Amino acid sequence: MNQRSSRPSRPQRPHPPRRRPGPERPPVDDPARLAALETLRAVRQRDAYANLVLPGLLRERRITGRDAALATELAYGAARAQGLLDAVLTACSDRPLNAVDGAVLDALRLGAYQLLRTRIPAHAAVASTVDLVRAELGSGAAGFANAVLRRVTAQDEAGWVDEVAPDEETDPIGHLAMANAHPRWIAQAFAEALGSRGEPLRDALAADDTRPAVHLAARPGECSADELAAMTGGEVAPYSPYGVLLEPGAGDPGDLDPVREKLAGVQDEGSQLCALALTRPALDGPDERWLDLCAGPGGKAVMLGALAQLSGATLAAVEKAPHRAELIRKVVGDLPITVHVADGRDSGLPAGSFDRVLVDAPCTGLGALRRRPEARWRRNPSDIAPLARLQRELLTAALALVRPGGVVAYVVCSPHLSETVGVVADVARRTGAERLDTREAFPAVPHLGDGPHVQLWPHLHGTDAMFCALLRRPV
Ligand SMILES: C[S@@+](CC[C@H](N)C(=O)[O-])C[C@H]1O[C@@H](n2cnc3c(N)ncnc32)[C@H](O)[C@@H]1O
Repeated sequence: MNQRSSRPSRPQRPHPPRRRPGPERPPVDDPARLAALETLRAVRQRDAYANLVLPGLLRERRITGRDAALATELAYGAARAQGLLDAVLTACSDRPLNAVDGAVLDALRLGAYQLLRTRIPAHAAVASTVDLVRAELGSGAAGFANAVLRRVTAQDEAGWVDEVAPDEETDPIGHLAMANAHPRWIAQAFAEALGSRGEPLRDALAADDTRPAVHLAARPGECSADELAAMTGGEVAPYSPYGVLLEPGAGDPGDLDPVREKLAGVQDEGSQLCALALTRPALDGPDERWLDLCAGPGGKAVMLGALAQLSGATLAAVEKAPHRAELIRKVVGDLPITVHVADGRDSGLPAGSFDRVLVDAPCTGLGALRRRPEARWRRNPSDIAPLARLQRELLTAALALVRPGGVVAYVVCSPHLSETVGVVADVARRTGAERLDTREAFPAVPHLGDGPHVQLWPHLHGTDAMFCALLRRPV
């Protein structure tokens, strides 16, 4: 990283402690930025999820319309871009960021995001951020924030990437990771799954660095995708027969009538396709008993339950966490679904008693980083091994629960090879399960590679990076 030649002058004393707003510092009248700032603070202080905190703040404070859109853009954008913003702020600050008061750092991230990734004029981005700092923390902290942010205004995002990112020639993955605000190890995992460090990786990281459309799934038998699109003003999805896409920022989808009336649910199109894939392979013999072994909070279970109802089958839904099992119960309504609170590895359900089994296993979620703004900075490589072990155990259990000739779908929302092909290859070898050509269960979906498994991608399919492998238990 290059060092800049001149920097804000070093303060004479340590950073001032936090102070409450006094009469001389009236609270600022900037509800959007204040809500974004408080969201970033909750993410940093309490490990909160930005996409749970912010909607609550907007509701509570009745922030709507343009202010709500601005708050959302700033909070989610700054949380998503944190690594890039911190690299730039480090280059603009006279002290390491871990020596900066956390509340000031939140504001600096908010300010830097506006400067680098929005069209907000630089003077407005700096002044509004400095006002927030002054109102809460006083003039010493405001002076520091002002000096740092003025340094950030020296160049645009591309200029800063050139300065703070690893060299493109010697470390292309590190460079792309920084340019697209991903930790390097995640960019490396994407590169390995794509078999590329070039354009496909650039496209994948860039697509993963944007806000996704909201995807809805019409409940089979209740409502068609065309009807749902007409009711919501959305667009029929390209691949799922039940999918509808809404513009990013189209408001809280939970408020939509069809969602409230359980005619539809919020579900990524890739997730819909993976649930449907379980139902596609032909079976010899009965096809009446289906199982979802990791079912909470119930997105795929509802889709499978509705399809089971149409075909005269039933669905057992197993979930280990009682509160997540409760979420399934809330959404199943009168569908033929029985919920079991149990560990899928030892569920107590009879061996060989199901015709189709879905294992939508717990995973790192590296395939859904677009939807969870801060998640990429929270995960770390040591998360992988214990999850891969659990995934292997759950898939092995599923292959014991399905009858000979029955089908298992192994699904994770991650492209990490240790969670995807690594798990499937290992379990197939140990159990003798047959790997089916999963691409056949994704009709009309392009760019599915050489198979036999399916890896979806945001840049190729507009979906989360879901992985699906279909296996058949030998007769
Ligand atoms: C990826 S989520 C499933 C998402 C769900 N299929 C849907 O579409 O809404 C994985 C789920 O597995 C549950 N889980 C974790 N360990 C489990 C285990 N040993 N047995 C069963 N469920 C487990 C988690 O609590 C979580 O709800």
